Order: sequence, then C-alpha cells, then structure tokens
Amino acid sequence: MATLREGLPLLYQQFTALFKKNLLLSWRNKRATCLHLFSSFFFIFLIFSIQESSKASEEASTVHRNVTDPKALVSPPIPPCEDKFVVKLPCFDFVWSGNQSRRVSDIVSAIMANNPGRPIPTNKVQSFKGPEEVDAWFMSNPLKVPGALHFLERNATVISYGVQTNSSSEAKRGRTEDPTFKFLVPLQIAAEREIARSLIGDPKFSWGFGFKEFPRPAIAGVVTSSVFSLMGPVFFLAFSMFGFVLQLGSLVTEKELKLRQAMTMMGVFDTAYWLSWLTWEGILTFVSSLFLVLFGMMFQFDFFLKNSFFVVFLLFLLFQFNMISLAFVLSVFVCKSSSATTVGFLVFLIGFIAQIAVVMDFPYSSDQPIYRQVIWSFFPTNTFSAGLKLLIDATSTPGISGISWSQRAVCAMGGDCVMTVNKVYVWLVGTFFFWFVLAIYLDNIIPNASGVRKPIFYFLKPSYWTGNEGNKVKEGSICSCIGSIPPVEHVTAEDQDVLEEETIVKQQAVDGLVDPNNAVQIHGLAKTYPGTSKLGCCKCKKTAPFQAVKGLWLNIAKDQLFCLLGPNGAGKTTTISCMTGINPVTGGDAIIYGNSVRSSVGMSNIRKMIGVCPQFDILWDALSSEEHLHLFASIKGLPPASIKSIAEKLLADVKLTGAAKIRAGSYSGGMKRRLSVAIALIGDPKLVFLDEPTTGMDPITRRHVWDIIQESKKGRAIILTTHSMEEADILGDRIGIMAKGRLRCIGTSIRLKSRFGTGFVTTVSFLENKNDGPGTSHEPLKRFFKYHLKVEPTEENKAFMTFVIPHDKEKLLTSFFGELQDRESEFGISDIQLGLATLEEVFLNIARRAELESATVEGTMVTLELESGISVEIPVGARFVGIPGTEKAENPRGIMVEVYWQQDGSGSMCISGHSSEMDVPQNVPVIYEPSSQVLGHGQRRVRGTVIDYESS
Ligand SMILES: Nc1ncnc2c1ncn2[C@@H]1O[C@H](COP(=O)(O)OP(=O)(O)OP(=O)(O)O)[C@@H](O)[C@H]1O
Repeated sequence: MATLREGLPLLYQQFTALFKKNLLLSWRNKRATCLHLFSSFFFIFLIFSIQESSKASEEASTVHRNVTDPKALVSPPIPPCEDKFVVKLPCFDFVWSGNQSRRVSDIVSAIMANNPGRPIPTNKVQSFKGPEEVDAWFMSNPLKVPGALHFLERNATVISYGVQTNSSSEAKRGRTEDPTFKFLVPLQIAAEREIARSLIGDPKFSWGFGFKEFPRPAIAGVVTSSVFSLMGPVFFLAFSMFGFVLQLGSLVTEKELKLRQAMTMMGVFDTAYWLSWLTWEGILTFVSSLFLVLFGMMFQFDFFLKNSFFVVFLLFLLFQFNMISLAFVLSVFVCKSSSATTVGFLVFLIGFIAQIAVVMDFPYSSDQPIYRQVIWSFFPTNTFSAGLKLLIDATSTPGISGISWSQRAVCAMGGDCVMTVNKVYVWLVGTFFFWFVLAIYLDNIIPNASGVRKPIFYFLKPSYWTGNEGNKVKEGSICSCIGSIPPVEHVTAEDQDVLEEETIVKQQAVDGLVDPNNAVQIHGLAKTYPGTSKLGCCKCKKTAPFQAVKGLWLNIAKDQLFCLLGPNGAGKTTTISCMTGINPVTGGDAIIYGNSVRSSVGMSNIRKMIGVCPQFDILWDALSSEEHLHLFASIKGLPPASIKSIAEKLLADVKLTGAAKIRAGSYSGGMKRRLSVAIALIGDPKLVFLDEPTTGMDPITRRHVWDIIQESKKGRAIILTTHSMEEADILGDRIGIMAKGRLRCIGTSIRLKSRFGTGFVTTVSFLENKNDGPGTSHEPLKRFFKYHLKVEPTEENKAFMTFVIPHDKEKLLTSFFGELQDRESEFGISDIQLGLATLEEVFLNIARRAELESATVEGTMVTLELESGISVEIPVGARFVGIPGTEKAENPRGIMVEVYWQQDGSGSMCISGHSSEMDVPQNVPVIYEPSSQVLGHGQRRVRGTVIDYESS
C-alpha cells in the first residue's frame, strides 16, 4: 500500500483536487458560467438602450438640440389654462388681486379683451382683494391656474404690479413646458401694455416687445447621466446576484446531496474545501468584474470613462468578493439548492432598498450617529451603493473629470465628508474577511446534514488547535429547547450466541485486551437521535428522542466479511454512521484498529484506513467516474504519481473502463453503485463499509460485484449490509441480524439456519403422468406426511409439494425418508430434495420475533380472518395464536392456528396465510394474553392469545 500524504502536502493536494473539481463543474455548466461572466454585457446594453430611447423621446425639447437661430417671442397671448401640461379642470387663465381699485379693474378688463387672438371670457378669471387672499386660494386650489397678477394703484401716476407663476417645468409626451416663456412673459407683457395705456390715456398705445433666448449648442449628457444614475446601481446589483445565486446553489447542492459529508468521511480538510471554492469563485469574480468595466467603457459611459479604471474595477471586484463570502454564510442556513434563487431575490430586494436610503444620504451624513453608519456598513450592498453614488456623482455633471486613483480618499467637494471611495474599499475588505470567517464559524456550529455540530466556543479550546479534542461534536440545533436524552436502554441479549459474543467483548474491554486479530471491537455502541425541536412562540415543540442502536457488543475479525442484516429501520446504517464518524455515538465506543471513534485524533486515523460505500450514491452528476476516483484519491492523500494507475485498475475491477470518461449523471443505477464501490476501495483501506452495495444491479453485474468483494476480502475487514439473503449467504463469513436497534443473532450462515430456521425443507417432485386426471391428486402423499411427521405442505402445485419439517422431528427423518423412497412409484415421485431452511426464513423469523416483542409492548395489532368466520386481533409477528371461546370439555385449552408472515414492499410484516385449526397442546405457555378477549360483536370478533409453541 502506498504511503498516504499528511499535513501541508495533503492540504495542498486536496486544495488542487477540489479546485480542479470546481473548475470542471463550472466548465460543464457552461450556461451558468457564461451568465456569471458575461451577464454584465446584458445589463450595460440595457442601460445603453434605455438611455438612447430616452434621448430619442426628448428630441422635441429644445434643451437637447442645437439652438442656432432662436425665434423672438413677440407679444405672445395669454394661453388658455387647459394648455398647461399639468392642470386641474375647471381652471382659470389667470387670477389677480387689487379688485378694490376701479382703475385696476378696468386694466384687467382691457387685458382680457385685448388678449391677442383670443379675448378671455370672464369665467376664466378670478379676482381677489390682495396677494394674501390669492396665496390662500392657491393653497386650497392647487394646479387650477398658471399664474397671478397683483396690482397696486399707488397714486394717479403710479401703478405697481407683480407676476406670480409656478416656475417648475413639466414634461408631457417627450416635450418640456417652459413656464417662463409660456405663462410669465405673456402675463407680464399684457399687464405692462394695459397699465401704460391706462396711465397715458390712449387705448391704442402700443410698442414692439419681444423675448429671445441665446443661440446655444445642445445641452449634452443630462439624459445620459440621469439614466445611468437611476438604472446603474440597480442593474449592477442585479448583475452581482448571478454569481451569488450560482455560488450559493453549488454549495447547498454539495451539502444537500451529502457530497460534502462524503468528502469529510474521506478526510477532507475544511480549509482546503473553503479555500478551493474561494479561489475559483475569486477568479470568476475577477474576470466578470473586468468584463463589466470593459463593456461599460465600450458603451462610452462617462461613469467608466471619466473615473479611473482601477477605482471602478476595484469597487466591483471587492463588492463581488463580499457577495462570495455572504453566499458562504447563507449556504450554512439554506438546506435546498432550489431555495438559492429565492434567497438571491431577497438579498437583491434588501440591497435595492438600501440603495434608495443611500441616495437620500442615509446614513453617511454628519448628522447621523457613528454607530448607525458602522452597523449599516457591515452589509456589503450598502457600502457598494455608497461607493457607486460617489462615482456616479463625480461624473453626473458635464465637464467634470471623475475620480482618479490619487483622489480616491478626497471628499467630493473638497470639504469634509463622511464617505470617500477609499473608505468604501476599507469597509469592503473588512466585511469580506468578517463574513468569510463567520461562514467558517457557522459552518462548524450549525448542525450539518446529519444533525451534528461543534460546541459554540469550540475555537476557544486549546485542544481544537492542537488537534487533541476529546468528544468533539454535539447534536441538535444551537437554540433548541433541549430536553434530556433518556439513558441508553441496555437489555441482556436473549440469544445464546449473541450473549457469548457480548461476554467475550466485555471481558476483553475489562482486561484492556486488544486482540490483534480483530479489526473492529464494538463496545456497547448506542445511538439515540435527540429528536427535533422547534421553539414556538409559547412552548417548545419537540419530537421524542429515538434509540436507533441499543448497545452493540461485537468483534469483527481482520480478513473477514461481516454481514449485517436486518429489516428497514433496524439500525444498520446508524451503526455504520457511528463507526465512520458521521454521527457521534451516544454511548459505548467502537475501536477500529486500536483507534476510538470517540476521539478526534482516533477518528482522523480511522478516516485514513476506511473506505465507505454509502447507502445512497453520493456522486456529482457532471463528473465522470475517472474524475471521481482522481478526486477522492487526492482527498485521501494517495501519491499523485500513483493515482492514475490506481484509478484505472479500480475502474477495470468494477467494469467501468468503457464509461470512465462519461459523466455519472447518465449512468444507470447499477453503474453508479459500482462506482461507489470503487470509491470505497480507493487507497487500499483496511476496513471497508459497504451499505447495500448491490442495490439496483442486474443479476450478472451483481455476481461480478460479489467477485470483486470476495477478492477484496484479502487483507482487510469488510462490513456489509444488504437486504439480499443470497448475497449474505455467499459473501458473509459471519452474519449478524439486527432488529429494533439490537443484535438478535450472530454466527455463520449454517449456524443461523440450523438455529433459527423452522427446520428442514423438503421438496417432492412428481412424475408427469401422475397428475393428469381429477382423481390423480397427491392426497396419499399429504396423508403420509401428516401421519408420520404431522406437517402439511407449505406450497403445492401439480409438479411439486414443499414441506417444512420441524427440528424436533429430526430423529424420525432417516426411517421416514427410507420408507418414502421405497414407495416412490406408489406416490408418483420423481425426485426428493432435503435441505436446511433458507437464510431468508431465518431473517423473517428474527424480524417477526422483534416485531412481536415491540407489538406486545406498544399494542400494535392486525386482524386475522379465519375460514370459520371469526376475526382475531393479534399482535404483529405472533406465530401461534390461541382463539378464545373455542374451549370445550374434550379440548379445555381451545384451538389455535399457526400464522404465516412475510414482508411487504415497504419491509413491514404482514400476514401471508395461516394453518388449519389445531388443538392447543397442554403445558405450552401463553406469552401474551389480552386484558379483554371479546370485541364487540359477540364471539365473531376476538383478541387472540399468543402461545409459545415454538420453544416448547
Ligand atoms: N437523523 C435521524 N434522526 C432521527 N431518527 C433517525 C435518523 N436517522 C435514522 N433514524 C431512525 O433510526 C432508525 C434506524 O435507521 P437506520 O437508517 O440506521 O436503519 P437501517 O437498518 O439502516 O434501515 P434500512 O435498511 O432501511 O437502511 C430508523 O427508525 C430511522 O427512522
């Protein structure tokens, strides 16, 4: 076996392998990677398009055109108030004050009558006493009039006047309304004309009067900068969400599919894991930020052209790095990769709201308390928005040169300011490290996929840094309302062999003996799942703790394949999880080649010498089998030079050489299992755990994998769990059957069959012509078996009959089969086969007994319908059932039936049939008697008693 790498060389090897894995995953997921790298083009193009369409729609406005020969405005009329862009109807053309003066009233009447081209009707004008009244009217009648005239007759030769208009310009359908030229100037000209006529006394008096604006070039950059300052921050935030969501999705997928757990089992360093992600995402971020700035320059935005390239690039780069560390933090809390988009949307929403606040100078103004600014700055979207605002403001006015690298620490207007671009950088660097360290801390203290976490102050323990931790992990959530875990229930084993094994292991434990022939010594291993708990508003909702393994004592020899069988939920996978360090043990210990699973040093030694094929394939769909093997070999620390040849050999062993370069996502179930077996065998481990390795394989492939397992037995111990009895029979050197968390029996296949099988199975085959007519039934043979052995066929058809002969009839068998052979031709027999009961039968028997044990405690009943019409309720797993109410003088204990059981598709016990009714023999004990026997409808529905006829 090649020496495995350790320490820093291993860390580096793991880092490069994981980095390559990240690179390959991004390469294979081209669409997402391209989106991450080039989505900036889409956003920049969108801003550009919006800007161009805004420009086009405002073309009508003189503001954005060259004015070379401005038109003079000569005696313009007072327009109707309906012409105003924003007006409330009914409206007035103008209002005026000074109505107590007769002369002023005449002047206003003249203004109305002499309005060029349109005399103003009286209902379109409103008069008031003084300006205060006009102001009060304005207050209560907004948008009802474009302007007001205020007259004051001082004496016979002096009349003062004032004009009051709303100066804000309005826009409508791409045109801008200029209130000065449209309303103020006509009112002013009309007032002055009629005042002059009144003072001179000549109603025809007139003079040429005109207004004309300057010729000027088009005002450039106003639309550009306003569209950019409005859209830019939102779109840049949206752009950064692509990388964020993809990163979050990748991390959560690895957690969800237990890929992270598989890597941990193989001994991956957390440092290598996080650094590999950070480095790869850092590279993607660098490139995407670069593209963003280049695209911005390409589309000629002042923001990108006038501000220094490095100033802008660094802002985007640092912000995106912050988003990576934020994704790391959130990945700890998110359980489903499908939720990544929702989380991304929420982060975007929060960032968007923050941008609005930053635009309003919150909280980076001198009147805001420092603590508010500090708390606000911890969120990278906030500081990023502040940085963007500084850079946008610096280029929003035409003619300003933007922010250069040397000016990054200078305030915008040269005076005092709370935020500069340089401060934004400092904050972004700080928050990047803050969130990154927080992510690693939370990753340790938040329960992982197996509900395991480190203590809250784990990093304060010197043992954590020296690597000499004792019991290092906890279970349950940090803020759960923790109830006490009940003490582990240790029950003395009923089976003689199990008891014997337990005694040997206990004695070795007491003596401190480590048997060099044993690979694994399991010392009272117990596992209680703490139950989930949720802190509701008023009370703690908690599911009860569950004892999955209840004290296991077992030795597993080197060079031996130990097969662990048991019905669903027996505790097999939990036992393996405890031994591979996925779940912490609740009680007891497992010593693997002298290392305890309870110590972290022991566990890290164990990880180097074990290989695990988990129950469910833990594979990346986008990686090929060759890439999987290379990755896991590197994580294990195999010398790089040997990895290629080892991977090739393993692929050949599991017959995957042809599919070595095909992605695992397109493999069949059997191919995936074979790859999982190959991964378990990487690095020549001294102990291999195979959890249902042949599930989903066709018979030929299964046989092939059995050969591989047989081959692999040499020089190592293997612990195999399976639901295939054939597999256990063929591969298992020793077999243990677990049920309800306890070991029920242990031994070789033959021993189990002889001890737990119902006896011998004989199959009698018939000659073909013997079963032709209706009168040619096999009744004589049935009677022969019944008369000599008191058994009935368990299975029968035209061609054969099967009988199960109990062990207690063993002595009669020689003479019985001698006579049967002599009478072969009489019974029409062609062949007689005799064998021990199958392992499947043993398994069913053990599972049934375990089921009966818990059913009698928990009261789990099923109904047995007898041919006599009686319904009998019996505990699940009961074999011999007495029927109450059938007692008679000649048969004082009544009658009983034997119930046949089988497992349904979900692995639960169900009734498959029952024997004919027979008398309950005297002296057989009752092991379960219900409190009341008759249920409802008289004698037709009863509760059965369970009779211990098996052991009697
Ligand atoms: N994380 C968990 N929290 C609570 N209970 C659990 C947890 N994991 C397993 N269990 C329970 O522990 C019991 C043993 O489960 P385990 O997976 O070890 O059984 P198994 O023998 O491997 O079954 P199978 O053959 O179906 O794989 C089951 O009842 C299961 O529901």
